[in-house]
Amino acid sequence: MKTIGVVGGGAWGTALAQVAAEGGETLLWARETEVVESIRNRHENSLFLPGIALRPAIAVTGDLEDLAACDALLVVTPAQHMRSVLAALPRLRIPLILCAKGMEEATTKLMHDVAREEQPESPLAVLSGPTFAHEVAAGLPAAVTLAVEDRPVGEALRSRLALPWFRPYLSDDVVGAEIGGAVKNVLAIACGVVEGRKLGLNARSALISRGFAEMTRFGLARGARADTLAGLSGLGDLVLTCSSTNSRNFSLGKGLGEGSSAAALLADRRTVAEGAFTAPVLARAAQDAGVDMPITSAVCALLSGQAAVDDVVEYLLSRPLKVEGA
Ligand SMILES: NC(=O)C1=CN([C@@H]2O[C@H](COP(=O)(O)OP(=O)(O)OC[C@H]3O[C@@H](n4cnc5c(N)ncnc54)[C@H](O)[C@@H]3O)[C@@H](O)[C@H]2O)C=CC1
Ligand SMILES: O=C(CO)COP(=O)(O)O
Repeated sequence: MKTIGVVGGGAWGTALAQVAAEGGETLLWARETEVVESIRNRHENSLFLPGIALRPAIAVTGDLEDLAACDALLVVTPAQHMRSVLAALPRLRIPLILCAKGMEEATTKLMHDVAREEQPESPLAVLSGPTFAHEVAAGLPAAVTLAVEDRPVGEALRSRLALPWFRPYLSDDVVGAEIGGAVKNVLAIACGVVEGRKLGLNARSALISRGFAEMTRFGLARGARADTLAGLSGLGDLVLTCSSTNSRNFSLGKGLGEGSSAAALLADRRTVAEGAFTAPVLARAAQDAGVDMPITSAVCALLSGQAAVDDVVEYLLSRPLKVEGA
């Protein structure tokens, strides 16, 4: 597997291009002309990942057709744009490694279901885990879940992408890897609210645990495995994203907790806070699956402006007392 293509020149696509470029040829497609020019001329993505010197080996293009010559593609476009970008690519037969964390608004589908519809002849993989883009781009150690149904394809992808400081762990649970990444973004918004409203570290920890229970209930109902949900792409990423304002989702929640409206916080932003899109989709999917997800419902109420922070906190704290694990 010689050349890796990267679809999407946001922060995470650029960081993954850094990883791929250490092991061989890498071609990054960016949608914005200013990103293409910035990487081509200054080896920096000054729009989405400023201040990181990119490897000169990263070639950049603004033309999706150029990716057809690659041996595998990392697809790193935001979840709501995944379908249109995959549809705009030529028909492919190379592995597609899906890296977005979310569910499609119109259909409640996960990314591999979307990809299977748009590129039916390509083997699919999911790469997900606790990875802030700026840390990976700077070469700091990280580990991810690489979920692939076809083991030989998974092994080939792992050996092309693995580095001493970037460790992919193979799995065959594509659904579990995706659900962890999608759900943790919604829970990170809730943890940000706890921070913004100054409810304390005990409350945050309780929310992470009860949020994980919610993720597990939903995941199991959708066919995920419990060990995947407890792994890097589930609990691992939940803990990271719920602990730092480096997370866009946590920061969005913090703003809500401090009293700003979702509309004001989301207006004009160029970077993506996937949880804001996933929350209502997840709530619908949970209802369809008959799964109780009170934290997700609370985040939806806050994002839509239907409830104030104090009402949502009151709602969560006044729920009937339960048996843990039931
Ligand atoms: N930034 C991070 O640390 C990580 C991000 N991810 C995931 O990677 C995915 C991409 O996120 P980032 O690279 O952080 O994005 P970003 O927030 O840095 O950049 C926004 C991206 O959205 C793209 N975009 C905007 N409008 C578009 C359209 N109409 N069609 C296609 N693309 C459009 C832009 O070209 C750009 O690539 C998300 O699902 C995110 O959850 C996963 C792991 C880490
Ligand atoms: O997915 C991430 C870390 O694993 C990035 O989180 P945010 O999208 O909340 O910034």
